[in-house]
This record gives sequence, structure tokens and C-alpha cells, in this order.
Amino acid sequence: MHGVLTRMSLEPDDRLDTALTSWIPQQRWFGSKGKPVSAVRTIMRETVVEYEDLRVDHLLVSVEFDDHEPEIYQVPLGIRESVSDDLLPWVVSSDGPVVYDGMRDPDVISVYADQFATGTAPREGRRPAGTTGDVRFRTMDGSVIEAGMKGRVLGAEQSNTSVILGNTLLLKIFRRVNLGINPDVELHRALGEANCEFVASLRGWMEADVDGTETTLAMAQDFAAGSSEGWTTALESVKAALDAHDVTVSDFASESDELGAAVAAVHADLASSLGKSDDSSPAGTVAAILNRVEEASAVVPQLVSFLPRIRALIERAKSADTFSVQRIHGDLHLGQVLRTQPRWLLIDFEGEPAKSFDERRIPDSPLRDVAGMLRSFDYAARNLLVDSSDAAREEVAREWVNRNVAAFCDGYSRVAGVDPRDAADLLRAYELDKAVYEAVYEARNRPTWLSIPMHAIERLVG
Ligand SMILES: Nc1ncnc2c1ncn2[C@@H]1O[C@H](COP(=O)(O)OP(=O)(O)O)[C@@H](O)[C@H]1O
Ligand SMILES: O=P(O)(O)O[C@H]1O[C@H](CO)[C@@H](O[C@H]2O[C@H](CO)[C@@H](O)[C@H](O)[C@H]2O)[C@H](O)[C@H]1O
Repeated sequence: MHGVLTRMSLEPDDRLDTALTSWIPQQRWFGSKGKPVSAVRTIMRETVVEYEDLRVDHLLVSVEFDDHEPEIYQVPLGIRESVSDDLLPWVVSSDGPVVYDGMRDPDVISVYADQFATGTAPREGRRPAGTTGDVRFRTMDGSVIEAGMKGRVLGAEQSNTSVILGNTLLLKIFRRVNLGINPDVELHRALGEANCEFVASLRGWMEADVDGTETTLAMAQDFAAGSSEGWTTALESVKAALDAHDVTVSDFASESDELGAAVAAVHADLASSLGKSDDSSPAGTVAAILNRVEEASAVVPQLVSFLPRIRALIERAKSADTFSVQRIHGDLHLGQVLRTQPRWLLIDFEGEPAKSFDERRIPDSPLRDVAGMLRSFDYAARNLLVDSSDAAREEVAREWVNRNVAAFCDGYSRVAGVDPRDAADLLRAYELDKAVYEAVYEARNRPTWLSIPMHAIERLVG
């Protein structure tokens, strides 16, 4: 263990809770978009440091709703008398001292970096406040995290907030906090034990006991400097193909083949570290998929007319052969893979944000991850066409998808020894499940992209 945060006396702060009630729902990482928040209640508040012009408070808040269970979110806050213009977009409240999203301030990021590296010892000129708190910083055996690293928040915000420290580490603060060990830490640790070369090494994590349960708050792993996101490189290839009306001009197929091989290797390592069972029956899996589809129809009414055909597809998948289940990635898509010079890396093993940790730990078929990637090839090709109805471009997009799906499955089969296309009905059921999940995601977050999964659902149900 390398350090503890210090705790300030926990004065109730109703005004801050009120400000957070309107601020949190506007954040990209807020998972329950569209559901009205009734209140925000601070459940843990620890002052990390307090010195002349900056105080850093680490907050866990319970976001409450009228019609469903509360959700816990993590909000590292910077507090200053006044802030520079670049921090203005991140202000939570300026009623008194200015309270803002600390992850946008390099000084606040340095405070966290130092807590990771140096434990309780404050840097010169910084005065820790209060008594010892509950947040703990852990490092993997043999990993050294140096003090004094500077950091910056990584580009676009996603489900969580990631910061690059010293160009060597990536520190990800989980925004939605579920009680327990985050699967991202759990699976990275298991893959490290299996010496898997297709993930970045886990170096450390931050945790606290929340409601008496050891709970992951953040994780630090090697930063793959100079890597490119699979989504970005795939889009470049699609764009070149569409412009030239030729899928071979900027060929992505060899990348897709290597990616398939990398995903199969990660699946093999997860199975060797955490086990696998070979005779799962499809009945439970497909029943769960149908259940999700029916729930999703309440959020996306356009799904209702597809329900009879969806039920027929699910019925066919029920009679599929038994299949293997094991721990998998759970939310695999082109935004979850990084191309480094020698190889692809898989990132973000958190699983599907909408599921509880217990649900994410249920062993599942590797076909779910394969289906996630197949859906992502379709996304890459189609998102450039959402506003057009040009048949020739649509044809090129379709060819691009077919070519890359085939290459991915070829690469996967070569390493896994089984071809995912041989389990066609189950694979289709998993693709449908993902497309329905995406329809809900797009309806809530990017309604102009809803047509992408809706087209796929239409195609999948035939
Ligand atoms: N180890 C890494 N090295 C370099 N960049 C990374 C690494 N891990 C993640 N990233 C970048 O950070 C972004 C967010 O990471 P991710 O784990 O997917 O977070 P989130 O849970 O917020 O989706 C990724 O899209 C990728 O660009
Ligand atoms: O933020 P996460 O990585 O946890 O994933 C969520 O957001 C993704 C979008 O950022 C969403 O992915 C969908 O859009 C991607 C393109 O932006 C595409 O590559 C994926 O195939 C598609 O599913 C993901 O579903 C959601 O969980």
C-alpha cells in the first residue's frame, strides 16, 4: 500500500449537493441520461490536500431518482477562490469559493498522481488536512510509480475520466461506482498473471470501503504512447473506400485479421486464468436476450414492430448446440482496441456499464465479444452514411463490412481453433442483443445515430 487520503471533518454541504443535482446529469459519464434526478447526497467526502489557493475534495455521491435505485458517482473536486478561464466550463458551483471538476485541472491531477506514488508524505508547501481517511492507493507488486508526474486529461470524455501521467501511465477514475472489485482491475490482473501481451499492464488502483465493501475507485496501467484507436483507423479506411468507391484502396482486412487473432488470444488467457465450462445450454442465454429486447422496447418504441421476428430468431438460437462459457471482455468494440506498432491491445474490461458487477461476472460465450466487434465494423461503415441515401456508397460500405467481418473471423479461428461463424444462430442472437443495447444507448445519447443499430436489427431479423 502506498498512501491514504486525509479526511476533513464531514460538514453537511446541502448547497453543493444541490449544485451537483443539476451538474451531474449533464456530464458525458452520467449513465442514466433521460431519467430525472430527484436529489444528490454526498456519502463520502475526503479532503485530499488543502493548501493556500487550492483544496481538493474527493467525493462519492448517491444520485437519487424517483423511480429507480440510486447510483453512486465519483467526483474529484477542485476548490479555489477563483479559477482561470479554461476551467470555467467545468465549474459545478461558484456560490462562494469556486468548486469545479478536479480532473480538468493539472494541479489537481498532480495531487492524485503524488498520492499514488508517495503515500501520505505531502509535497513541500502542501498541507494535508484533517485525519486519515478511507481511500487507499495500491500498486502491483514490482511496479514503481514515481512521484512528481504531471498529468493531463485524455481528449474526449467517455464513460469514465482518464488522465495521462508523465506519458507513461494512464489513470482512469471510474465515474459510476459499483460496490466491489471493478472487472477492469480483476481481468487486467488475471491477464497479467497469464502474461497476456494483448493488454496494457496493470500498475495500481485506488480503492475504498463503501458500505463495508472493498470497492475499486480508479486504476492505473501502462500508457501505450503513440497508439491509435481501432475506431479511428477503421474510420479512415472506410472514408478512403467510400471516396474511391473501392474497398481495396485502404485495406483494413489484415488489421481485422490480426485483431481477430488478438481477441482469441485474450479469450484463451482469460480461460486459462479464470476457468471455462464447456457445456452451457443456450436456453438461459437466449431467454435473457429476449428479456432485454422486451425491456428495450419500452425505451425505443421503434423496436416494437420487430418483436415477432426477434422472437423467431431467438427461438432458433435456443436449439443451438451447447457452448463454452468463461469470463470475457463484455463490451468489445473498435473503441476498445488500440493499435500499437507491434500488436493490437484490448482495453477497458469493465463490461457493459448498464449491468451490475454480479451480472458482468457471470461466465458468457466468447461469441458475445465477437458479435461486439462485428457490430462495430457495421458502425464504422454506416456512421458516415447516416445522412445520405446514396446506393453506390451503401454498397461500398456493405462490402467493407463483409470483408472485415470475414478477416476478423479468419484471424479469430486461426488462434481459437473454432470458427465463430459455425455457431451462426447463436452469433446472430448475440449480434441482435448488442444492436438492441446500442439502440437504447443511441436513443439516450446520440439520437441521430439511432438508425445505425435499427438498420442492423432489420437486417438480422431478415
Ligand atoms: N493503456 C492505454 N494506453 C493508451 N491509451 C489508452 C489506454 N487505455 C485507454 N486509452 C485511451 O483512453 C480512452 C478511454 O479508455 P477506456 O478504458 O475505454 O475508458 P472508458 O471506460 O471511459 O470508456 C480510450 O478510448 C483510449 O483512447
Ligand atoms: O463508453 P464505452 O466504451 O463504455 O461504450 C459505450 O459507448 C460507446 C460509444 O462511445 C458505444 O459504442 C457504440 O458506438 C461505437 C462508435 O462510437 C461503436 O464502435 C460501437 O460498436 C457501438 O456499440 C458502446 O456500445 C457503449 O457501451
